[in-house]
Amino acid sequence: MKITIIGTGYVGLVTGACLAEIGNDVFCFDVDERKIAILNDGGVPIHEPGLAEVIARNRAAGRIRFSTDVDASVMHGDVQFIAVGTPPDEDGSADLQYVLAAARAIGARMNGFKVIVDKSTVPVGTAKRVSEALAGELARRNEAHGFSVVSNPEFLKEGAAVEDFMRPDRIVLGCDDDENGQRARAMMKQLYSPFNRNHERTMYMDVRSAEFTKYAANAMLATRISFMNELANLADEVGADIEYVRRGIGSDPRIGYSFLYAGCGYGGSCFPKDVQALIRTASEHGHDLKVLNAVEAVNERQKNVLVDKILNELGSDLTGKTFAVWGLAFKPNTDDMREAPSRPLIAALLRKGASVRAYDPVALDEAKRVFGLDLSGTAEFERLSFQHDPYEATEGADALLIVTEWKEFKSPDFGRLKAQLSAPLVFDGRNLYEPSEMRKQGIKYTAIGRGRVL
Ligand SMILES: NC(=O)c1ccc[n+]([C@@H]2O[C@H](COP(=O)([O-])OP(=O)(O)OC[C@H]3O[C@@H](n4cnc5c(N)ncnc54)[C@H](O)[C@@H]3O)[C@@H](O)[C@H]2O)c1
Ligand SMILES: O=c1ccn([C@@H]2O[C@H](COP(=O)(O)OP(=O)(O)O[C@H]3O[C@H](CO)[C@@H](O)[C@H](O)[C@H]3O)[C@@H](O)[C@H]2O)c(=O)[nH]1
Repeated sequence: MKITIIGTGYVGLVTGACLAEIGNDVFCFDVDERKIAILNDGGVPIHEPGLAEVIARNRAAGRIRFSTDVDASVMHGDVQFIAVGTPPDEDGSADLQYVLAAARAIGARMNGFKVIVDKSTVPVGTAKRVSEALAGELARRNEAHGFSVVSNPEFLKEGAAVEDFMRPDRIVLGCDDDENGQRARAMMKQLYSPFNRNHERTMYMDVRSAEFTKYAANAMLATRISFMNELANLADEVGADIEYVRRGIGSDPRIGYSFLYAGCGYGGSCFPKDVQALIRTASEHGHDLKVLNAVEAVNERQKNVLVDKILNELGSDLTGKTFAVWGLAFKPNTDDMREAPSRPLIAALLRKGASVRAYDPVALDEAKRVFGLDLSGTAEFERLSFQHDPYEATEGADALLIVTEWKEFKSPDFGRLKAQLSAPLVFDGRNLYEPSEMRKQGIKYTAIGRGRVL
């Protein structure tokens, strides 16, 4: 099938590459010339395991191309995926300007029946607005072409995006039930049929329910995390270990083990913005989502928990102290720094007078860029440095902080760490180590919900 992808970011690029992988003819369009230039030079602008290989294979087979040419983009695809960003607006609602611009770009050029697929995460009612934008452009041109807007929210996780896309838990398709909607549904069914060979994964529903399902999923996952973080903080007070508690409750199949890890807060481009957007949608309808307001408040507080623990241990003035930070990306296996808990944490340490030596296996370039945007020109920025080796960061530091659970941090050389740190102090925001093992190593270990400083 001929597919156009509008927006070649984390979702668009993975969607395009994976749809090419199963044999489709894919045209990826983006307004960002830098991104398209990198792709056309054979590179990949983001770090996502396995993605470079899929793109290279399909480029060589002539099944995927990248362009900033909007005319060619709209002409190409019978199915047009909109996968542009929907960042939070000032009031927390989803900013739909990029989605609607993409819709207008399609409407201004379409020359026959098109299926327009909302892949971006968008509030309930957006498909209707996309339809209106398309119809408005057609009317302006005095042209009449059939189209239907389908909601097909994406559930991939960064760091596992290719795997998630190729083996989805479910494919949600919200279609209208008029004639064009049924035609669109049949085309989408055909497009996704290779993913359903083992068992049927597609769930058909109305458009508004599909739009809502995406927010409900992220809100539920964020709720589990904030719930565990709140209990972890209590576990610290009462002297229980949240890791035992996690296993104890996760073994109940009604609860399950996933997304119960306490830590220094959830980040990323999705949970924070989608929780906010759902709260905002509710308030527009006169509803106060009490649970989700608490989920957000707990997460905001959780991003300060490591700093509080450090101040508790070392006193409120950190002038002259140096901290090694392992992990900058919002989660492992990505270079994405959007809403990464490392950002407020490092900013707070710098504000308290400390110096920070930061290390991440893949996010260093992106970290330099975002910390530059956040802090450049300030005295604090002078006290932040980036290291290319984790142990270079710890040499002579007053403590080590773990912020992202990269695999390479799971079994460090504790002897070397202890010898290098000026005091054997580890603050772990991701609960990577066993407190008893750390005690044996002679390292003072503070984690999240594992009891007070040991
Ligand atoms: N990142 C994820 O893990 C993930 C997962 C599921 C859903 N989503 C949702 O998917 C959407 C995209 O997220 P992302 O992380 O891929 O964003 P992103 O910022 O990585 O990519 C968006 C891309 O759209 C491009 N763009 C903006 N306006 C455009 C236009 N008018 N025409 C063409 N291109 C345009 C930008 O240049 C950018 O490259 C969001 O709604 C997000 O909530 C993201
Ligand atoms: O038990 C857990 C699991 C995750 N996290 C944190 O939660 C954040 C988000 O992690 P994750 O969900 O793995 O990454 P995302 O790539 O943001 O994926 C989420 O957001 C995407 C965009 O909407 C959805 O498509 C995915 O299904 C959804 O998992 C990260 O900061 C994690 O450190 C925890 O603190 N504890």
